[in-house]
Amino acid sequence: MENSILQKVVKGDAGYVLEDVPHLTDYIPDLPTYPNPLRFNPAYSVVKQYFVNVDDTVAQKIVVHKDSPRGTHFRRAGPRQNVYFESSEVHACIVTCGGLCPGLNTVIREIVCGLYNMYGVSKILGIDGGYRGFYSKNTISLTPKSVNDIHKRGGTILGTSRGGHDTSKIVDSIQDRKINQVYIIGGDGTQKGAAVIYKEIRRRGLKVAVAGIPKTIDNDIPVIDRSFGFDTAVEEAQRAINAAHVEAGSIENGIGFVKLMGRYSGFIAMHSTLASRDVDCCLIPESPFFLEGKGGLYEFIEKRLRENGHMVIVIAEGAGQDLLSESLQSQADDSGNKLLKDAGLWLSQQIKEHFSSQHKICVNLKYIDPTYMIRAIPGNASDNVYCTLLAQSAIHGAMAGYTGFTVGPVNGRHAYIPFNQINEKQKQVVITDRMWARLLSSTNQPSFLSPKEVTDFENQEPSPSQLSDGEIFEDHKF
Ligand SMILES: Nc1ncnc2c1ncn2[C@@H]1O[C@H](COP(=O)(O)OP(=O)(O)O)[C@@H](O)[C@H]1O
Ligand SMILES: O=P(O)(O)OC[C@H]1O[C@](O)(COP(=O)(O)O)[C@@H](O)[C@@H]1O
Ligand SMILES: [Mg+2]
Repeated sequence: MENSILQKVVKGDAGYVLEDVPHLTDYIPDLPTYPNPLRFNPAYSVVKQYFVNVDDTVAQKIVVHKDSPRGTHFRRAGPRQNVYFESSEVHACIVTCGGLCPGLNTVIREIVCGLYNMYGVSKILGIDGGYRGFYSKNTISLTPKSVNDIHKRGGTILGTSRGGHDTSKIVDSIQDRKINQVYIIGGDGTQKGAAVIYKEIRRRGLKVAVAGIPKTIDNDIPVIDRSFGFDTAVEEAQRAINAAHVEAGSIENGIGFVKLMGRYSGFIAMHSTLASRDVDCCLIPESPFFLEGKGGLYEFIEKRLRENGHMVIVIAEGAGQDLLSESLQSQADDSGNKLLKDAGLWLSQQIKEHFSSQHKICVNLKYIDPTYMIRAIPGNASDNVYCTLLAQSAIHGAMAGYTGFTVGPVNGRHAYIPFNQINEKQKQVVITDRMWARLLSSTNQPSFLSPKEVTDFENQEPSPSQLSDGEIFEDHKF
């Protein structure tokens, strides 16, 4: 994909770089502007300096040295003095794609209510069942009344799907229905889809703003501080971990074994473990481990059972994939995501078999898989507030004529981020970082590194990209 269409890089003094987002005027010259209707809104007109200065940008790296270059910045989100749409002209649509995530309904609600209450927009359509709904289903009319209570429900009232992304059919549908603001809520796959939709809209020269709202329970989207639903997931995982702890503690040599979501990133498992303090061992995709021999998982389980008589293990779904038999066929879902083998079920079975064949300790393992129960609940209070901000930032951006952007907090400030920044990488737990060290010291589990790997790590200079990399979650803020 041509990056020049997706991003505008502006350089300034002292190494300042603005990774700007496209604007409708980049390809439609002489678009008229209108005063922002918020000026006349009784709730907002009393707030001084409500509008964001057009030149405000948000720094990606906030830990700097005296001589550091100023680094990458993103355009600050928020309402502008002037907008590029008249309220009566706006015809918006909302679509949700990919896996479920707590808070989806809150984002839908707040886009509808935000458009209506802040900008007086009343023509808002819901697309039924993800991307394919654009061309294969009827739309759903959305009003503040119809979405009033939906934030209390899990899932998405619009439905979702994987696969079915047909760019020209989707843009035909947008054009035929005269939609001019498209709000796309979804994860990494969805945002890739949003980027190609934006590109096709631009190729056709349409006055249509495309705004992405990043969604993933796994928290693996780069640049932004965290994704919505993650906080809720960590909170809800505590119930499963507590149950595992109670079960394990009530029987001799009890092992409570909990599987949590996290395909390639173990953030839910890591944060749930740190929050709980009842977990003895946390296994994530980023940290390889082995079973047999000195320093292996079996040795650690035996030690912990001898010390405490019970233990709790948390595993992220993508952990230990390399240990599973190659003979197990790996397939892909409709979106092309590789379907992982169920490491949780497999490992729990291996542990049982290992200890029963050893005749040393008779373990009593209880396997808990709460993954879909966690994903299907509504957002918690903190995620609900966050979802409101995401929705409002997206609305302000679209009304101001920005397009081809994803919205999200960068170091606590909401920003407009070009799709390419979100789509080119995935955020992962950095196991040489302090957060993972905190986890190891809290569980006292082995690092599962071989002596050679330990030496390599000790000799490793801290990589500048890691020290300054804003994507490494919030570790450096503490
Ligand atoms: N590279 C891509 N280009 C266009 N559409 C994509 C791409 N990757 C995924 N999609 C579409 O995005 C939607 C959601 O993707 P998926 O990977 O299932 O979930 P998520 O967005 O949560 O990662 C699906 O409809 C899928 O077809
Ligand atoms: O069974 P499904 O619907 O494919 O979802 C399972 C996947 O969805 C996730 O929860 C999140 O994935 P996405 O954010 O890409 O939708 C993964 O952790 C998990 O592997
Ligand atoms: Mg995904």
